[in-house]
Amino acid sequence: MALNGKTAVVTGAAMGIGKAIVEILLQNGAKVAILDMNETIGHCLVETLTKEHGPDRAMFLFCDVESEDELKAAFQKTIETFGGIDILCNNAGVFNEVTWEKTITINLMGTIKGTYLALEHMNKLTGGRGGVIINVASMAGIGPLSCCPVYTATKHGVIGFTRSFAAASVASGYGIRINALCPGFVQTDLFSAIQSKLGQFSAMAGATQELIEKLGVLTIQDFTAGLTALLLKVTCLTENHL
Ligand SMILES: NC(=O)c1ccc[n+]([C@@H]2O[C@H](COP(=O)([O-])OP(=O)(O)OC[C@H]3O[C@@H](n4cnc5c(N)ncnc54)[C@H](O)[C@@H]3O)[C@@H](O)[C@H]2O)c1
Ligand SMILES: CCCCC[C@H](O)/C=C/C=C\C=C\C=C\[C@@H](O)[C@@H](O)CCCC(=O)O
Repeated sequence: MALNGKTAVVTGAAMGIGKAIVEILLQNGAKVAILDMNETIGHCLVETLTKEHGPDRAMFLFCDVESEDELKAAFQKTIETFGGIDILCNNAGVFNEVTWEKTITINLMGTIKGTYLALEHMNKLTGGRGGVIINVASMAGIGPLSCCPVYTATKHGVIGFTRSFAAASVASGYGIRINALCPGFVQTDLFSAIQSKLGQFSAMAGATQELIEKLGVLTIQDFTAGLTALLLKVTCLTENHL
């Protein structure tokens, strides 16, 4: 299979979009480290995935992406267990305009911390073997959402950071390919909870609902089906692409 022999790390992977990405990676032969703060769901997911894909394919590691120490420990454990890291997916994210500072430290700073740790491990200029990084942004990183200025800012930031890092990687020869994924609305726990997370922008709920009705909401199954081909295209690049 296309990802045989590859090791991936996915943050925020116990449920939702991150879990969908894990399933695609496993189905295509990769070994996956599932990083999340939800231990109960995370360990239950690994039990399910192990029954489906066999032993030593999926591992849960507790990790809060706000913590550089926890990210470092999770990366190290992954390398010790699976022998290296070829793919990193910075997926962990929250939607909350009330606790907006955490939205920044998780969505944007967590993505930056993960990317910089991956650079340490993957960089061909410092003995690494290259790799692929996928940063989960959003359509809200392309155009503004009136109900969530800070969430919008974090996703615009993820895209800008990803594009700048990609340019640096090509110019420097890191051997790391990096892309931003920009989904529309997907039926997940994050999406289901937005009405209570708008804070001072709750007056924008109506405009948001109109947008949701205009764009539609993907089921996680449809999202997974649509993502599979794209994820394989991005992660299965031959050496001369990196
Ligand atoms: N659902 C959507 O409509 C949608 C659309 C575009 C982009 N996104 C983005 O996709 C990503 C995943 O969102 P989702 O909809 O699957 O959300 P979700 O809430 O269903 O899942 C998010 C996962 O991340 C974990 N998480 C949260 N904070 C964390 C932290 N500090 N450290 C580690 N793990 C943490 C949660 O425990 C959970 O398992 C987010 O970055 C989100 O912004 C979501
Ligand atoms: C309400 C947000 C919860 C889910 C966030 C997640 O990231 C999904 C985002 C999906 C779509 C975003 C679309 C953004 C569109 C903008 O370009 C702009 O056209 C919207 C203008 C209307 C408005 O209400 O601001």
